[in-house]
Amino acid sequence: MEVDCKRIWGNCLSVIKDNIPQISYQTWFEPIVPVKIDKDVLTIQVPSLFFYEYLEEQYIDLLSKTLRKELGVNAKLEYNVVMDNAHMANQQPYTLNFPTSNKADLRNRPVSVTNQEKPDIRNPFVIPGIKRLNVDPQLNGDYSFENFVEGECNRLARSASLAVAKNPGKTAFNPLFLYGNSGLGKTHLAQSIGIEVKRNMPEKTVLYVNANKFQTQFTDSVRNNSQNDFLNFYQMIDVLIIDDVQEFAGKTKTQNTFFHIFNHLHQSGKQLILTCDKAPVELHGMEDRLLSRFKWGLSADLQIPDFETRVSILNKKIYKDGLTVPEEVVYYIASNVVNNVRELEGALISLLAQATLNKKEITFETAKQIIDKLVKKTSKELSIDSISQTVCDYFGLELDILQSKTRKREIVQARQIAMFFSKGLTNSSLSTIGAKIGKKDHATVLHACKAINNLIETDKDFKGQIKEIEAQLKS
Ligand SMILES: Nc1ncnc2c1ncn2[C@@H]1O[C@H](COP(=O)(O)OP(=O)(O)OP(=O)(O)O)[C@@H](O)[C@H]1O
Repeated sequence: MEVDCKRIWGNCLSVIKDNIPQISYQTWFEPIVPVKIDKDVLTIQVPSLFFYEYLEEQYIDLLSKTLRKELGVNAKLEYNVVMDNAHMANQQPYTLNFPTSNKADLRNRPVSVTNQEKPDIRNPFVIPGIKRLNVDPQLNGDYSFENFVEGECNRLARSASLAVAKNPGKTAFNPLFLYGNSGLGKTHLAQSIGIEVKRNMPEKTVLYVNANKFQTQFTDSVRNNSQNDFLNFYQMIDVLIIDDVQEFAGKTKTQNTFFHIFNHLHQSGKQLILTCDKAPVELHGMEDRLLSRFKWGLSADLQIPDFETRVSILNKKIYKDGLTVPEEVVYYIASNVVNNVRELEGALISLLAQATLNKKEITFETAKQIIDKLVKKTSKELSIDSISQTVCDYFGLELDILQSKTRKREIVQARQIAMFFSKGLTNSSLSTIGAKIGKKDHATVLHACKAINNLIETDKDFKGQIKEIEAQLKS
């Protein structure tokens, strides 16, 4: 029987080898072990669930044809998936029912997962010398929930993050997609989840990784022919945090790999947390199947904090660092550095640094000088408000009219133009722009941008007006 299955699989392989590139053959077929043959059913053993998914997606037609040639029209294929012991420590071997692919010729291909000894997986985060895989979660202890100040700007994102941290993989927020402009606390919040999970459930494998690092590891694994290690590693994470997923844009192979990791983790009830500088709907260069998965759970945005929240953030930092800063100085910073929490913290740090260097007390006057210099650099940046004002001035409209519910054509168009320029000339997200211009949602802003682009292409006079407004904005 064993000889039979080896012979039959050997025959299949010789056909497969002639039909695919050598590197694909080595990667995807050489690691397969034929296990048994039972009438029309051939069982093969594959090293991971990803492997199985990949074969199903890429090679099912070829597998189907070759197997039918050997076993006749009723040929069926069964997969045994080998998992490592560390991962399976608390689980029973089980059989999974995967949805069969549309292209499937070989119906009802059961997949069984077998618990077998397997060497430790090589990856950059494993602490060496420990038998059970011990993954360094790459968390920064400062980014805890305790150090994160709650405000109107982050309420939904924070409470969803707390819910996820209490019950990773068990809430509807999977994936949890945190998005917003730079420096508004996405990384901090995502890391808070990891820290909380590790604190309450130390046995869980948590990993924070930046999308760029993921991409580099993936490329390295392709170069070193260790893709399986890479995949096995990521597929055993319980809580996976990927920061800045917009970095995957345009990187098809990385997206493809991440897609399989995502599917595997999601199907296994593991938690995914993604951060991004845009809402899923605004992400370009990303495969639709991945984008649709990003929307499966909850997308929550982080907005610019209001004055009170900015003051609380500064006070928290001052208290944590054991400093004393006069209240009026705190208020001055909070009133002048408004768009970015990182810049807010940066302003405080440079104030303290200058005071220490000059051996001077922090007074309102010294603070004002330093902050004014810092703010000057950014004051020329356009804001949604200044854009709205310029557009209204151009058309001779009152600024308030943009907020009204009127459907008058010229007002609707002025609103759309303000949205169009805000999208192009500021870093604000679509939802922030919508909220500020007429209390609209991100879809309305997206529609506005499309409408204006269409008009620019089709209407010469309109294009001229847009050019004039643009010149005024940039002057
Ligand atoms: N609500 C908050 N409470 C306390 N600190 C905050 C808050 N929001 C942001 N911060 C701090 O601001 C800094 C920038 O935050 P973070 O790095 O999380 O931003 P980000 O949105 O991930 O930015 P980027 O997209 O540029 O990576 C960090 O030091 C973080 O601790």
